[in-house]
Amino acid sequence: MPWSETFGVVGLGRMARALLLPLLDSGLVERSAVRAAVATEASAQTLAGELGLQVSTDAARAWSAPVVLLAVKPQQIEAVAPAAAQALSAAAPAHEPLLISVLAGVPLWRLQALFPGRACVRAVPNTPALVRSGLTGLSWGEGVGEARRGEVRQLFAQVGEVLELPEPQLDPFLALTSSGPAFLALVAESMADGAVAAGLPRPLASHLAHRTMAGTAALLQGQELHPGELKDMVTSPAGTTAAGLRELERAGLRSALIEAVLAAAERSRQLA
Ligand SMILES: NC(=O)C1=CN([C@@H]2O[C@H](COP(=O)(O)OP(=O)(O)OC[C@H]3O[C@@H](n4cnc5c(N)ncnc54)[C@H](O)[C@@H]3O)[C@@H](O)[C@H]2O)C=CC1
Ligand SMILES: O=C(O)[C@@H]1CCC=N1
Repeated sequence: MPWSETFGVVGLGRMARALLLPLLDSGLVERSAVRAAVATEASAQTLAGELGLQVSTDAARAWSAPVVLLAVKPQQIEAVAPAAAQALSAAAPAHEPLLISVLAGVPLWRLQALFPGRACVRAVPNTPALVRSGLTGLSWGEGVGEARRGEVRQLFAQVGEVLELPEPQLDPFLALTSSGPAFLALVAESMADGAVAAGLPRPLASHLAHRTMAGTAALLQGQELHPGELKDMVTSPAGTTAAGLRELERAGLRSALIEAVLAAAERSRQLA
């Protein structure tokens, strides 16, 4: 059943679009229900044309919706708060107005302080949402009723798996799942570079790198394999994989990835 209320979106950048486009395609959110706000008139016009949505720089219009997805950069949060307050004072508050924030690192206590009068949910999505293979971590703020929780779960379930987590776990969750696609993209790009160096044409190398990643993930998940088991399945005595693994260990790949996830989690905590 489509979303019955207007749906505000404040900040229609890469993450908001990765969430919204599948929701529009699925029919859960109708185009006519969306009230989106962005920073500049030029991007409002471009996005309105591209997506067939009502997009403007008038944030108060977006904030007048009973449910608002907030997807500006964490550093832009202070700038958007006044329009949210104006919208609440201009109209009688809707039944349980709700703010869904996807801002990295910004904790519930800060959302609740900046957006009084709205129940808040902190959501950590990732860009594979665009192809409905996303992961979203959710933590509820004070006063989010069961009916609203059900709607939020349903919304994010359209784009992948939804997990409810204690708020302190959202920073490492974000480091692994939201920053993770960039880390894995670097691995895919580098492996394709290696195949090009070894003589494959670039388009074929890129295609094969992506298929290898997807197939490996499907195998790990489908067979519930420990990654070490999969590695051992592939590695023949005195074979090609052992030769490659030796180079990866020499270069410190494990340590580099551990430190990358730790650094991303720490940065998320700093953005608070
Ligand atoms: N990109 C990703 O993979 C993920 C992003 N996030 C979070 O999502 C949020 C958005 O990130 P991106 O989409 O990557 O950024 P982006 O830069 O692509 O989008 C930001 C959007 O905010 C709008 N904006 C800026 N100031 C505004 C204002 N005063 N009023 C209305 N709109 C305004 C911009 O016009 C733009 O549409 C960030 O807080 C980020 O931490 C969370 C998880 C993953
Ligand atoms: O890099 C960032 O800060 C955002 C949050 C997680 C993914 N992109």
